Amino acid sequence: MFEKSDSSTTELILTAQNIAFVSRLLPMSLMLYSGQITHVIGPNGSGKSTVLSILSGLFDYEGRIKLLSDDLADYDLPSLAHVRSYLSQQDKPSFSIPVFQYLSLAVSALHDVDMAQLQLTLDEICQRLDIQDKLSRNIQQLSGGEWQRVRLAAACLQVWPSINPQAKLLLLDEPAAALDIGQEAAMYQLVRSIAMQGIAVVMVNHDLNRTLREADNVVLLDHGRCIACGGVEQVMTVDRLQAVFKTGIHRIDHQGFPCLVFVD
Ligand SMILES: Nc1ncnc2c1ncn2[C@@H]1O[C@H](COP(=O)(O)OP(=O)(O)OP(=O)(O)O)[C@@H](O)[C@H]1O
Repeated sequence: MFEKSDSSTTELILTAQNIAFVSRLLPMSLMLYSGQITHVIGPNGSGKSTVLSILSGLFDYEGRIKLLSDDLADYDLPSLAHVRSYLSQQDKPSFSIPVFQYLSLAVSALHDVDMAQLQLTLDEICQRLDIQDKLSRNIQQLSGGEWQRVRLAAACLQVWPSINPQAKLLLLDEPAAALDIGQEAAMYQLVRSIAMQGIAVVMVNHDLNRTLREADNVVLLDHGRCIACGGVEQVMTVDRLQAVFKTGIHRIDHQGFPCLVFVD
């Protein structure tokens, strides 16, 4: 379980108790608070995407999840779309539409959207992710990294508080996949910015150095089992990471920041 932060405005968003999925995830529990960024880390096949898909409310699971004051299983799809957005790991869809139309789908379930505010938010997100010049391009004509940024823009738009005041939770499965290092940095800044507006963020991540720097809380999985969860320093000890990832790791300080060096 995670510790609540000191902020008096921190709100409990989600409580998961003994969530599990047959042969993929053993029972584990976690709590998510507004404004906090939780990274889910672990080797390939350890259950990271399974956790995110369970939290999305789109898949069956064992255990109990309370989202705000209601059971996650009691939400219908339109209500879920107001409260959380979910960037899954996926390839391009088979349909063919321009980027601006794809982005408009992200807010299609929202009611009474202020169009002027929507335009401002769209401009800001597109500028941050450098996709302003892609809006009229067909989604089938984007590179892998461009498509990932468009999908990320859609996920953030759906839960951007100024256009969706009910938004609480952003779930991102490997948002850095296919991004170059500059775009990756922009993605982390965007994620921090949305968290600072009160959204609880959960993201699957493979870059342990980014997790060390960017996460407030960490869930470490191995073979479907939650090995540890809590604050970054508490979870990401060198001994534990070496045992789970089965590779040599040194921790050094670089200009005052901790840094993991992989030595095998
Ligand atoms: N659709 C599926 N049907 C059956 N087993 C699955 C399915 N999807 C994943 N699994 C299995 O469930 C386990 C957890 O998979 P999951 O995708 O959650 O892992 P992950 O940690 O996200 O992996 P990666 O880092 O490779 O993306 C793995 O053993 C995987 O083989």
